[in-house]
Amino acid sequence: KNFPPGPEPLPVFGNVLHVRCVCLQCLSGRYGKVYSLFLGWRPAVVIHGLQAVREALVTRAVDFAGRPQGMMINHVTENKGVLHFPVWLIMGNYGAVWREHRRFALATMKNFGLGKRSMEERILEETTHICNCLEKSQGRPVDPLSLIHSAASNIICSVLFGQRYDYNDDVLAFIINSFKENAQIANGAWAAVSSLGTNALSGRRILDLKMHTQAIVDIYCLCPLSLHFSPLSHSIFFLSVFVNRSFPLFSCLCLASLSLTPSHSHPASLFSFPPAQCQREIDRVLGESLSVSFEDRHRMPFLMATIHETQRLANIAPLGVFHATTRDTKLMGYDIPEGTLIITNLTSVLFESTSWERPNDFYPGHFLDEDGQFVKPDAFLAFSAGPRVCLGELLARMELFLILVSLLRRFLLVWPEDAARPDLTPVFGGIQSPRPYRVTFRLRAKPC
Ligand code: HEM
Repeated sequence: KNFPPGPEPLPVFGNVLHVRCVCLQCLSGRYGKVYSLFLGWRPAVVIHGLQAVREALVTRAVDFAGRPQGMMINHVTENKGVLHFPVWLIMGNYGAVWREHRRFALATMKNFGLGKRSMEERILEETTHICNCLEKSQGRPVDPLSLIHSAASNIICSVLFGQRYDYNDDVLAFIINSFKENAQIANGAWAAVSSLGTNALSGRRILDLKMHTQAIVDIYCLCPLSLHFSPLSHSIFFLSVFVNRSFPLFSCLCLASLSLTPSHSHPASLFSFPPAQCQREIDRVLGESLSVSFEDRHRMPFLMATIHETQRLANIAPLGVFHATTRDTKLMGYDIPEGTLIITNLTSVLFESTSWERPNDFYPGHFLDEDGQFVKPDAFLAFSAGPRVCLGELLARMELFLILVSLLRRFLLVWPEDAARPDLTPVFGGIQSPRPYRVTFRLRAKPC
């Protein structure tokens, strides 16, 4: 009674074919800002636009802070085993156990140096390796995706194990490939169908997933450095969560380098933004100083605006992570029972025409006030909001800033003449990433 309206579901599959941003957008046009879908047998409510999403995540925060149970991830881990801790953190239902895990995770991240100079130093050290590697490319076009992915994973390895790996090292390649495969499984058809509750389909891939994770943990149990961390579960947690979560981060960095590469074949919206403006700001603020610090962001409003605009357009977590209601509640006048699966359509907020002057353009001005100072509009929900807001936000923001400043300070990014026109259509998935591309990193005339 008084449940949000929605399209007619198909038998067994429900409305699962509608779960694509474009379809969700159309359905919102027909049914409004809050409507219902059936994912198989499971009723779900989709929330569109800033007003409705904020009412759910911020005003009625606790009511909407649950996670749906019985999804693929619960099946993979059977709520035990090595993934128990990270799974509890991300997929655990709202309550005392989740709160305890989240507190522990935040405290551990602090102990590992997050928010302190030591974390900055690790990020900057890795950035030196990225720059050296790009210098060796000597102006030949390179695929930045794998490089950035290795670097983001390496930062976590250096936190966990006190050592980084060469970009050609088999261990690093193994970690990255395993998590890439895991992400593919999690984003793939099996996960969608499994989430419907029809767990009968191939258990084989899931077994692979478990074995991969176990193998990674085994490798690190053998690594004497990992013994420095007690209990070992800290390392396992951070390996599983951080490396997995570096996917969105690396997607964003790749898209940033793509957006910052001028080319005569770029679409007009990108071309209208001069990347040289970022470089002028960086040069002015840093001058002759040897390195950059996260504090410098306060003096680089244009670069900060550029990073945020990249994140907005990159829209790497288009539907966030699914939530669930923790008790019977209301939203925009509708009644929503306890345990209902909630899909927060973050795309609809990041591209809403009432919140953004030029929603479909790359326009850093969205994050600048009349005096050119950096401002963050309420509609910037790339990390979501409320009690389940992204736990890695600070780390992600530090990495984005420090790596981008270091790259732009040293290199001009040039779109290869023989390359096709940039394709900004993302590869759709739970986490969206840019299509593979190549860029030439040319040393600037006067590198600092
Ligand atoms: C640009 C990079 C990133 C973006 C855009 C991003 C975005 C998000 C989003 C949208 C959510 C869902 C929040 C919700 O349920 O409402 C989330 C959750 C989460 N993120 Fe991130 N994330 C990023 C990087 C990271 C990194 C580097 C970490 C590593 C620590 C991380 C750890 C987590 C965790 C643990 C959660 C679950 C929090 C909970 O359920 O309590 N994220 N993230």
